Amino acid sequence: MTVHIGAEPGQIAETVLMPGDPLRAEWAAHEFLENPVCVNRVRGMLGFTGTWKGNPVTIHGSGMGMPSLSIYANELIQEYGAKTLIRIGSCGAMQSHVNIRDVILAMTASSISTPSVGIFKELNFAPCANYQLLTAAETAARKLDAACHVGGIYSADVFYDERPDLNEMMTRHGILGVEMEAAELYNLAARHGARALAVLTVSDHLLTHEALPAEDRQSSFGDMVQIALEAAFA
Ligand SMILES: O=P(O)(O)O[C@H]1O[C@H](CO)[C@@H](O)[C@H]1O
Ligand SMILES: O=c1cc[nH]c(=O)[nH]1
Repeated sequence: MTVHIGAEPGQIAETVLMPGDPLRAEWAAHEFLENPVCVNRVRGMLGFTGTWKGNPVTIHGSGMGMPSLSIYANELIQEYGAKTLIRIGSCGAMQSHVNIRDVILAMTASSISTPSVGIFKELNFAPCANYQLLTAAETAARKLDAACHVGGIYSADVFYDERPDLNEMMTRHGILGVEMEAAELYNLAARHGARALAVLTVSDHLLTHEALPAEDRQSSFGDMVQIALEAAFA
């Protein structure tokens, strides 16, 4: 047990899928894993371990925002030995050619700041996905015939942004979508020698203002879960 995860040693797999939403973790575990067992309920941040095609997999919520993800990713990597961490998240589209329900594979994650800023100080570290996971995920997406985009995303610190100029700047520089966790996941993976990727589904559109309801964000993003699992074991 750690401060925030109640799993016993050995109950967390080396491969961990991380949605922000703990109820998405529950949905994905029951939809995709064989024999899912709940291994964490501390603070309602649900985690489940089961197998996928015989491979052990944990699906564990990260909560919203980089400070929350940082707590869980640190404990999963440093205390439980997680080696492959794939975020399965929702995001807002920032380009007109990206549509609702499309999948985005985050090659890089720009940010204003991350919880790692105290370590990097004056350095502008470039958080990026693990190349092997990224290419395997793209192959899996093509196999599924999913509408899939590969490129940079923006990991924001706030959902209710009072600075529309920042989003405009990201759009102008070709950033595909905005979410709130990937940059720190990539930082932590780099620091601890783990593999990381963010596979995202577009839940709303910053240019057209279309948006999916909460229930869809919780439990309808099957393609991204399938893509993440295929990539992890490619
Ligand atoms: O759907 P999840 O994975 O939580 O991801 C996105 O949704 C949340 C905001 O609604 C943030 O966590 C953002 O990154
Ligand atoms: O962080 C997020 C997630 C979905 N949509 C957004 O606009 N931002």
